[in-house]
Order: sequence, then C-alpha cells, then structure tokens
Amino acid sequence: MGSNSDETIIENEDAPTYAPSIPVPNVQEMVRKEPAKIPDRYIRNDEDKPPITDMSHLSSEIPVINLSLLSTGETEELNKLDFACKEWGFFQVVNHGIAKEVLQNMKDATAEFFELPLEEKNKYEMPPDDIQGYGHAYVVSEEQKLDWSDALILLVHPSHYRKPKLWPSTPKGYREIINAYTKGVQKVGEQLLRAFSTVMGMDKDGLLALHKNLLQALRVNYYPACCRPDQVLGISPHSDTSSITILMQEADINGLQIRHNGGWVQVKPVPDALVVNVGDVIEILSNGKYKSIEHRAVTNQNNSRISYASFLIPQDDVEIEPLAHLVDSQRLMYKQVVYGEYARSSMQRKMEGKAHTEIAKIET
Ligand SMILES: O=C(O)CCC(=O)C(=O)O
Ligand SMILES: [Fe+2]
Repeated sequence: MGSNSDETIIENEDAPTYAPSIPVPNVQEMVRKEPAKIPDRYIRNDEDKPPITDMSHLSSEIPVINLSLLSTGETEELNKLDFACKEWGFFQVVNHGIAKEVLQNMKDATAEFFELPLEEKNKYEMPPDDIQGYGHAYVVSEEQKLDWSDALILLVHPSHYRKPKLWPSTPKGYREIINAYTKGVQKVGEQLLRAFSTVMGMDKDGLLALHKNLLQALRVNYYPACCRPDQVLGISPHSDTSSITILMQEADINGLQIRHNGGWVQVKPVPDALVVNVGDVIEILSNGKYKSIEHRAVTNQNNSRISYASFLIPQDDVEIEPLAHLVDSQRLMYKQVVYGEYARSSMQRKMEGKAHTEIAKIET
C-alpha cells in the first residue's frame, strides 16, 4: 500500500459483515461459453422487461451541478441541488475535483481485472456469509430472476474495516488505484453532504456529524453484452440504502435508467461527470422531501459495461429518523430505524424496487 500509514491494509477481525447470498453462475463466463443462450432464470416477466416506456427525451433534463460552485455556497447551485433531489432524486456533478488520471486508472485497471481468467478472479470470491468480494449479492431463493451482471463489492472506508483478502492484487497496483479513486469520491461525498446539510436547514457539518463515521462501500458492476437486451435486466429495480451514492459510468455506453413519472429515463453519461443519487437515509431524514428514486440497469447487445457505485453510509449504530424541522406540519412518514439493522434487512431480500423501505414507513 501507499506510504500513508492511515491507508495501510490491516487485518481486522471486527470488520463488519452484511448478509449472505446464494452462489449463482458467473454471467461473464456463461456469455463467453454460450453467447446466444439466455437461461430461464434471467428472462424477466413481461412487466419487468425493458423498455417499458421510452422517455429518453427527458434525459437532458436531469440536472447537472457544478460541485466547485456548490461548495462555495452559490445560491443558484444550492437551488439546483434542492430541485434535483425533489424532482429527480438524481443529478450529475461536474468540476468535482477528482483528477482525470485517477478516474482513468480506475477504469483501466478494473477492465483488466474483469478480463482475468475466472479462477484468478475467484481468488476474491464472496464467502457464503457475506456480500463482499467477487460474485453476486441479493440472491435469496432459487426461484428469483437473476441479474445479467457480476460484481466486485468492497467496504473501502474507513480503511480499518477492509477485508484485505478480498482486495484483488492483480492487475498490479489495483489496490492502490481503488484506494486513490475512493479517496477522491470520499472528498466529493463530504462536500456534497455539507451542501445537503445547508439545503436541509442544518449546520454545514450537521449531516457528517450525524453519520458519526462516514463509511464507503464500493460496488463495481460488470454487465456482459447480451444477445437479447429486451429480455433481461443488468440490475433489478431498487433504491439504494445509502445516504447518497456516487457513481462513475463509462463515457459512451448507456445502461442506467431511473424511475420518473411512471416510466424509465436513461441517465446518459456526461463526459467526466459523476452521477449522484439520493439514498434511503436522506429520504428518511428529509421525511420524503428528497426522493431515493428507484433505478435499474439494462444491458447492451454489442458492448459490456462497467459501473462504479460508491455508497456513502452512516456508522451501523446511527439512528435515522425524519429531522423535526422538516416534518413541521407535514405528516410524519418514517419511524426511527437503526442504520445497521435497516441496511442488513434490505440486503437479506432480493432487490425489488422500494419494498425494502417498508420497514421504515409509518402505515397510513
Ligand atoms: O450500473 C449502474 O449504472 C447502476 C448500478 C447501481 O444502481 C448500483 O450498483 O446500486
Ligand atoms: Fe443502485
């Protein structure tokens, strides 16, 4: 690891585990062997098949926010953030300050990792009791429909929560590259959470303090090309259990779609931008004012696609409930949940839209 002792990978017996997931076939390998075959377990029911409603003409309306202006407290940018979180639950950030080289290194090394032989990648295979490592998460029954993707999932910050055995050491330098990328994301996340604090009527550092410790989990999704993109989904519709998620996608390959007015809108990559979305934590804290929007990924016929989702989350013991000043005269929508319990209960289910948020909702 780098010279900074803070970032050294240390074995830690207390590093948290999350939830078990049933082992399922490696999709990349399946496609390599039989590119024209789609097993039944991947073929979606009619109501889930893409595209439902093509609303791609709305893609250009998803707000693009300048992080450097946002961080200096520009009113216009703060208003944009408020609007984006109410209307879309998603926005893209430019001028985020992460060097192009850091983003590119992450993309290059990750592409190389996924091209390694399966047996090499399986050195980092998810253990049966957890969803960190290389494999598939959220598989809880033999009957459920499966996603057309493989993933590498790692808890990356704080560094003493890492499970070094699950961090790929090939390609050479990959660990340092992941570290540099996710450190950049962490900084962006802290800036964003300060801006969120402001638009949510708190002190600048209010949200960061509420998190106690800002954790980051990285999920790298690999979506192999698919001969029938209209039959499968790369990732099932879901909302993120995070506070916010910061996602890097590839420059020219569409895949991410978000729920909007009953249809699905593509989040088209803006060059060098990062996609940010409101997670369940911010939705609960804001009593539903800011929306943790359902999203999914579709596959492409000719291209594989890789996406890099960083979930910024609070410490396990943090209690999450609507902030009193945001409830005011509104109806109280959510009850108090302990973050670690909420997150684990979500991870023990299949991804199914917003069904996992029910445990935090107050019945009407
Ligand atoms: O691949 C994408 O664009 C979306 C990934 C995602 O939603 C996730 O990993 O939670
Ligand atoms: Fe997501």
